[in-house]
Amino acid sequence: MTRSGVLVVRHTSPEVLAAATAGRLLSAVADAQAARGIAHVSLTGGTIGGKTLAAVASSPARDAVDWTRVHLWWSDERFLPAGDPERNATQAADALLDALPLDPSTVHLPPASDGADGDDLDAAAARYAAELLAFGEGAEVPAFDVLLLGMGPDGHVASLFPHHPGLARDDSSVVGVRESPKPPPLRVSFTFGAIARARQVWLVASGAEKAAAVARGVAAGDVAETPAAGVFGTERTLWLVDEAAAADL
Ligand SMILES: O=C(O)[C@H](O)[C@@H](O)[C@H](O)[C@H](O)COP(=O)(O)O
Repeated sequence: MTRSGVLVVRHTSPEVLAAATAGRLLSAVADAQAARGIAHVSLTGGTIGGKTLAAVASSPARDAVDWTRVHLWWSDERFLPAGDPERNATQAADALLDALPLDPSTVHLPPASDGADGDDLDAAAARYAAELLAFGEGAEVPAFDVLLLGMGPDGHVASLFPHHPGLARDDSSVVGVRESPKPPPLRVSFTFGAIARARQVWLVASGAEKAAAVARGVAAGDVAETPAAGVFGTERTLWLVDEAAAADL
């Protein structure tokens, strides 16, 4: 795996981290649109991911972006019925998306457990992989301009958990994950291969309980132990952390 342009940026508090990440995201999307007309952004679930989206919602700079030309994806999703409050997409809608003038055809919601494939997790994962392929311009997935990732205290990113069978899968861009250690147990997740297509990968981590995993991830240690150690963008990889999460660096 190539390590390209890895940088750690520390912020003084979770609030500053969320606000700065929101500002950075708006600039990166505006830059992508200036260069290529459209932007592909992959969102994340989790606490700091949600705070970042809320900070985008309240930023005056949010109008710097043409939201009708932003493709939104999710690197992982909880396999629950559409609209379930535990779904990452539902939380993103509440925090930000409902307030934006989005074109529904560019909001690529991950499959829900009451969708076209019913509760067939593997079919749902394959459906999302097919949608990514359709926008990949010859590759399996789009070259995401920004792919945001929260990280668990165990070092998981998306729904790629330490020592979990989903980690080793490289036969598809999206996998169905069973027996997730973090509830709910069923999820769909990008694989490492899908994440590696992103131009920029941003890992966002807040709080002392993340400090040990941040240190292992930044050191690019054992990926099976710390999945966050194995994600890189083709152009840039940013670790965006608050002081508490940076404590072991
Ligand atoms: O579905 C999920 O649970 C998330 O996608 C997951 O990967 C999350 O981003 C991390 O667990 C960090 O979450 P916190 O910021 O809440 O710790």
